[in-house]
Amino acid sequence: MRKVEATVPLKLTLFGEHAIVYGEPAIAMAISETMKVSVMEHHKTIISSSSLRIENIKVDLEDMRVESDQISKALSYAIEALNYFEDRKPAIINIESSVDPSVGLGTSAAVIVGTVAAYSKYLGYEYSKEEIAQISRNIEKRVQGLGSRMDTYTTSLGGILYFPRNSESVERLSSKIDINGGYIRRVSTTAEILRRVKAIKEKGREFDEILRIVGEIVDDAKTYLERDDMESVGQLMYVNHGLLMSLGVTSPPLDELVSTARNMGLLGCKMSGGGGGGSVICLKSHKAELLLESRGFRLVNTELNKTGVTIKEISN
Ligand SMILES: Nc1ncnc2c1ncn2[C@@H]1O[C@H](COP(=O)(O)OP(=O)(O)O)[C@@H](O)[C@H]1O
Ligand SMILES: C[C@@](O)(CCOP(=O)(O)O)CC(=O)O
Ligand SMILES: [Mg+2]
Repeated sequence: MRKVEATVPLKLTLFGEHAIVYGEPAIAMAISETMKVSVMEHHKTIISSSSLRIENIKVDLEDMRVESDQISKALSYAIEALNYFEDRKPAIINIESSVDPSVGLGTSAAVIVGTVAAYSKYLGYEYSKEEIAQISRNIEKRVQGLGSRMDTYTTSLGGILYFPRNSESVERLSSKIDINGGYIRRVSTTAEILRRVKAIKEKGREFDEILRIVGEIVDDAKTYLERDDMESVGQLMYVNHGLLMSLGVTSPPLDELVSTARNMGLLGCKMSGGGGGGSVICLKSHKAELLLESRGFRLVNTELNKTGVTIKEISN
């Protein structure tokens, strides 16, 4: 019985979320919190997922058939990844995630990257990580209608990555940055938040100026990260969070935590990812860890992952 398993790192957005969608630069980091996608030989195609939550369901008790318009939406990233392949073969696709879906950690990208990586190997292809990143980026953009290459490239390639403005290239950074990070659940998905930002941006030019300033912060942060000047990195994290707040993509619990961190003299904290709740990252310290826990944030393993997606064939 052939089985292929892909392990995909999740990600933190150090700087530039949302701005990158409009051509500005960004910096992201793959972490040791991972998602596993396995593909196993079967006579028909079944997708199973450990951490998805579905509301408003209707169950036909005679044959226990579940009906919910949310199921196809929730599985849309995995389904679109399978549909990329024209020569599909039936299989069980199992998705295991150690974190909740939709919390700013790049689970949408990881589902696609993991499914493309494992299913392509199952079909006999040998894709490079760059090819997996490129295929996955196009799939995520197709599912969401909006979005950048940041999450799919970071979860495919691993490391700390700088995404230059108005470009499709990516540059590896070396830095000793150390992070405490955690998340609280949120109600909106990143796709919904992206649509809201786009609608507001189209109403007035103020947002263009804010996004441009975020781009300048990202470039300054790149210099400070490479110099390991964490005091300056931390200051820019607070400024980036303030600009995200002005875009309306943060939430009161995130803003309260970040402002409390600043008042406590922590070096730096900011929202990470799509926002609306979800993840916050702080430069590592015992106080940062205690503050995140005190506010009910679920801590994640933010140790740097340098390898990106890994694939193994398990034939039993
Ligand atoms: N374990 C999972 N199994 C299947 N799909 C998942 C899983 N985790 C996330 N997803 C998909 O990704 C979507 C969340 O994407 P998004 O809002 O961008 O969150 P994130 O910030 O984690 O990337 C979910 O609504 C679901 O469609
Ligand atoms: C808001 C954005 O910059 C990052 C989204 O991160 P996440 O899906 O919430 O983990 C969108 C994008 O870059 O595609
Ligand atoms: Mg996402």
